[in-house]
Amino acid sequence: MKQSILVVGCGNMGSALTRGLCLDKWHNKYEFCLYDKVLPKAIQIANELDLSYVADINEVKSEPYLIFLAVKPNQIESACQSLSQFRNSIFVSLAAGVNQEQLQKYLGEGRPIIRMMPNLGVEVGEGVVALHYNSLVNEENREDLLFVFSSLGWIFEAEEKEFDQITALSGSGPGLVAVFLEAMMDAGVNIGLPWEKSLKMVVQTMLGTATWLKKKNCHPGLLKNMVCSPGGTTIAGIKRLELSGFRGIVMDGIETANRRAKNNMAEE
Ligand SMILES: NC(=O)C1=CN([C@@H]2O[C@H](COP(=O)(O)OP(=O)(O)OC[C@H]3O[C@@H](n4cnc5c(N)ncnc54)[C@H](O)[C@@H]3O)[C@@H](O)[C@H]2O)C=CC1
Ligand SMILES: O=C(O)[C@@H]1CCC=N1
Repeated sequence: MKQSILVVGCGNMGSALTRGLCLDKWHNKYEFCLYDKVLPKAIQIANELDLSYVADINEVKSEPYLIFLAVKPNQIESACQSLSQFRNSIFVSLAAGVNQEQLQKYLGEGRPIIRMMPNLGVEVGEGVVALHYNSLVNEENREDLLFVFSSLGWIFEAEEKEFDQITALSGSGPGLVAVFLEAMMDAGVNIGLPWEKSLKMVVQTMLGTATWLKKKNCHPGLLKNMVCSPGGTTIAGIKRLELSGFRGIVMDGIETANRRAKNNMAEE
């Protein structure tokens, strides 16, 4: 019989993660089972990917190999309580700002727990995924899971104390980048381009820039210098951004997200 993977919470991240894993056909090796307390959400993803779902957690008969906890931080305690019957599963929590100690308290002693901080890129195999294992996840399982998780994008182990920073920079990152892209698209419309064409140009520009930087593995300042002709259009545009404090605003945005990650449970 196939081992199973239970996904608890089929919202934005639970569904992105499931789609990302299925893109690499992990549903051929593992039996996926989806659960959301709002049943239509589980049904929708299950139908889309041809997976199973349960309407009630008690319908899960055999102990899952892996349980993803993809619920909001303020929902995680009650979600954990509803899973107390699974004593041998490996739990993977995606919740921002919820640490290993809290997870152990909610799940009970003796559970192998992985804290994961993914981002939306996992849906297309281009995510950033930080992992922290507690001591009960054994070496064999770690090796197996690295193989599975690597389908999601760039995966790396991180210390727990880094998680709030990772949450702010790469976890929230796609949201901030999307705002920048939308502003670029609006800028195109403002100078006379139709939004569809503007958006296509902007997305491809972002993709090309990110791919260039990744491939060359160099500092973005070097790319910027290559695009800026002396006295040309690019440096004129950059000067205007700098006069408005563009870098400071971006840095402030990430710092604020970092602060929020530290108090995520308290303020929800
Ligand atoms: N959205 C994102 O880009 C990222 C989210 N995360 C983390 O992932 C987690 C989920 O976030 P989202 O998917 O954005 O939230 P969401 O609100 O879209 O999804 C949460 C889902 O969990 C369900 N749910 C709540 N309590 C439940 C329970 N006890 N049993 C079963 N289902 C339950 C809700 O009905 C909802 O569908 C959060 O903890 C968040 O911090 C981490 C990185 C990025
Ligand atoms: O906004 C949030 O709280 C979650 C965590 C990182 C991205 N989304």
